[in-house]
Parts: sequence; structure tokens; C-alpha cells
Amino acid sequence: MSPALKISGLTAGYHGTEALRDVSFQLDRGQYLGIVGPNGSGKSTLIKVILGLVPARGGEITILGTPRERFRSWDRIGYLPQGLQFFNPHFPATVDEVVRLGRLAGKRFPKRFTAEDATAVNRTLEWMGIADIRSKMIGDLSGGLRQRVLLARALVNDPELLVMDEPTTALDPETRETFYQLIYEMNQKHKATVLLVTHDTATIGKYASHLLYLDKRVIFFGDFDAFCNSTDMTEFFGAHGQHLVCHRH
Ligand SMILES: Nc1ncnc2c1ncn2[C@@H]1O[C@H](COP(=O)(O)OP(=O)(O)OP(=O)(O)O)[C@@H](O)[C@H]1O
Repeated sequence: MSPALKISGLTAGYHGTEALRDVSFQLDRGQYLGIVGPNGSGKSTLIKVILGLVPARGGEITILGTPRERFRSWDRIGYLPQGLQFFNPHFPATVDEVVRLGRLAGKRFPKRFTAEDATAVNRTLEWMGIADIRSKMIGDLSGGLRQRVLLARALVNDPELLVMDEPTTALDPETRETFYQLIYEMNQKHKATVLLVTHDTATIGKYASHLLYLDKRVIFFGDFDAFCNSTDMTEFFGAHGQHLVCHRH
């Protein structure tokens, strides 16, 4: 089977700024990649270039076996953008309607809502534990519940690739843990490939199978054991920094 994602020699930037330099890595189906790195290290840019929201300057991207330029099956990808940045709290929609929108987004015209769509929406609402609030206006919910609704929207098409940019920043520690559990379940039970940008280095080792440490270029890419056993990484981060990522509680 083709890899979920293959990136070779990717470079990108904005006007005078270089954001990504010669980035290469490959993620196989079902792997869970944690993307970490300091502020401004290009993590969000990498996600946006993969999704075609920011143009690449050079290099190649293959998504689910198809070159990025020809990839059109966006319903196979679930995307949860950074924080709640694209969310307007006055958006006049119920929880149910927001999740339905995720279902309609992948369709061509005429965008009809079918019985199969209704089943997928119901199943996802149940799974996310938000079926009982389906008629509530999204603007009336707490940040944690709202984020869960947006995750439901990203998951309603049963995506093969789930892409998330710092999804837990607005959440309290308990809600954050529940959120990580839901994503982990998606990865383990549904075999979805996960790409998660996070500053939560102390938690990511518990869930992710692979780690990408980015600082415009790739400082490290590989599985967690390789990271934890790497003397290069001990030198780079210091033993304490390496341990913070490697302890798994
Ligand atoms: N729209 C933009 N226009 C111009 N420069 C940008 C834009 N977005 C990001 N940059 C710059 O590109 C570089 C990489 O930014 P990016 O947001 O990808 O980093 P990041 O690792 O996601 O950061 P953070 O951890 O703070 O979210 C930074 O120098 C940033 O200032």
C-alpha cells in the first residue's frame, strides 16, 4: 500500500521569510506523527503546505498515493485548524448542523444529505459523546465542547488522514486528556493516520508512534524509541530535554 504521506525536499516561505528548508519524511498508513518544535519553526506552515493552503517553493508531496497537485479527495482527510482561529462564535448553527457540514464538504453539486449521511452524523455524535447536545447552538458551548464538535466534524467522513494543528491549546488538562484519547482511538480502531502539531511534548510520547522535530529543517524524524536512544538527540536537547519527551505517563 502507498504511504499515507511522502514529502521530499520541501521548501516554503513567505515574502522574505524562509519557513521550511529541504524537509523530507514519509509516514505509512496507521502511523501517528507528533510534530514538535519551537515557535516559528514552520510546523503550521508544513500542515498548510500539505493541505494546499500555502504554496510550496520546491519539493514534492504525495498524499495517499497521489501527487499533491492532482489530489482532490479532500473528504478522505480530516482537518482541525489551530485553536479556534477560524471559528466565529456567532455562527448561527447547531451542533448537528456543524457536523453535517463536514459531511457535505466532500460532496459535489447537488449536495444532497442522504440517509447514509444521517447515519454517519449520528454515529459520530454518539462516539464523541455530544449526541445529547446536538440541538444546542455551537456559540453557547464551552471551549472544550466546541472543540469536540469541531473534531466530530473532522471525523464524520471517517478520514484516512487526520491533520490537527495544536487542537488542545484552549482545553483544561482533563478535557485535553479526553481529546487525546479520542484521537488515539481513531488511530488504533479506525487505523487513521494522524498528524498532530503540538507544544505538548510531555504528553505526545504517550500516544504518537513517530516524532518529527522541526526547526525549519528536520532535526529528528523517526519512531519514539529511535528518538529516545539517539545520542545525537541527547547532545541536541540535553538528557533532561530528551527525557521530558520520552517518559510516557
Ligand atoms: N502568513 C504569514 N505571512 C508571513 N510570515 C508568516 C506567515 N505565517 C507564518 N509566517 C512566518 O513563518 C515562520 C514559520 O511560522 P509557523 O507559523 O509555520 O511556525 P510554527 O512552528 O507553527 O509556530 P508556533 O509554534 O508559534 O505556532 C515564522 O517565522 C512566521 O513568522
